[in-house]
Amino acid sequence: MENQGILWGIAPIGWRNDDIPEIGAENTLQHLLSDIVVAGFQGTEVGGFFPEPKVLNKELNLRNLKIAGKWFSSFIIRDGIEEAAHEFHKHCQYLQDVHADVAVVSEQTYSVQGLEKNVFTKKPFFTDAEWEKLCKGLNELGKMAEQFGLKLVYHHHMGTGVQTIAEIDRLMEGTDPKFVHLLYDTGHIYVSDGDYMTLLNKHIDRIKHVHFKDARRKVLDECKKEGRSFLQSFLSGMFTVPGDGCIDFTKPYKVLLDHNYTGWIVIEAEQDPSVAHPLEYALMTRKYIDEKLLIQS
Ligand SMILES: O=C1C[C@@H](O)[C@H](O)[C@@H](O)C1=O
Ligand SMILES: [Co+2]
Repeated sequence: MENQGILWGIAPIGWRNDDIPEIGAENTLQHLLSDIVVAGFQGTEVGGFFPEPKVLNKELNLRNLKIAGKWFSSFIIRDGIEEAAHEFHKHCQYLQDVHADVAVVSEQTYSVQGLEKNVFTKKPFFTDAEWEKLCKGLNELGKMAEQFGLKLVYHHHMGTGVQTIAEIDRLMEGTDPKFVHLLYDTGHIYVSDGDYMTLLNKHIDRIKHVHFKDARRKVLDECKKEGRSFLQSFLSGMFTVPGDGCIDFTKPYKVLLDHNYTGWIVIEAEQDPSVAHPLEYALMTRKYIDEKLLIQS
């Protein structure tokens, strides 16, 4: 039985990927949205190739789909708070126009996410002064998001300065809980720290958005051994949809239910769409959700 407070979405990243725009370029917006309906999800996040709000809203309304949010790469440390706020204002306006709930923010200063560098050993680390600037800036952006009726949810991410549990702890301690919330991404924390429950249990009260991403242990070990970049790693199949990898989603889902989590759980699994058929994987994970998770609700 579906839990009424939880909305289930699936991200466009299985069809097209903003980090490598060439892959899946044949998948149009209409194709993606119709696949999402076929697979039984209620919405999605905005991909880089999505059109202006008026065009997008029409396609969404035709299919009774909603937008959860959209990724924002912040450069608070590199460019300063004022410049970041200027960019974020435009982002919030777009999100308000498409009736979204959250603004997904990830600080990309010094990030190796899109570079050809070993993502397992070459992540950046911020200095004390940089942490201070980042936290102050996020509080400002979070206040702005509130004014647009949105929640700023911070996305911890492989290859960035906010990747490990210790770094997420520091970010949570340094920011105002009224304005800065947390996005819990199972795949990123598992690949980073080898564990996905500690983060959830520790910061459940700050978590306002969830990405359910699975990982293939064997491929992950191989990527680490080979020293692959983030992009090479996901192209080799490090990530997959829930039900197909090594994460047991019944555990985080139970914690979310026990804490009366309300909001989105977005399935998100970047893979090469020419290898992993996006609709096939969306249907596979839908079956897993129905048979292993919703049974708990
Ligand atoms: O939420 C996400 C958005 C993507 O752009 C990112 O690279 C991916 O790994 C992710 O988790
Ligand atoms: Co994510």
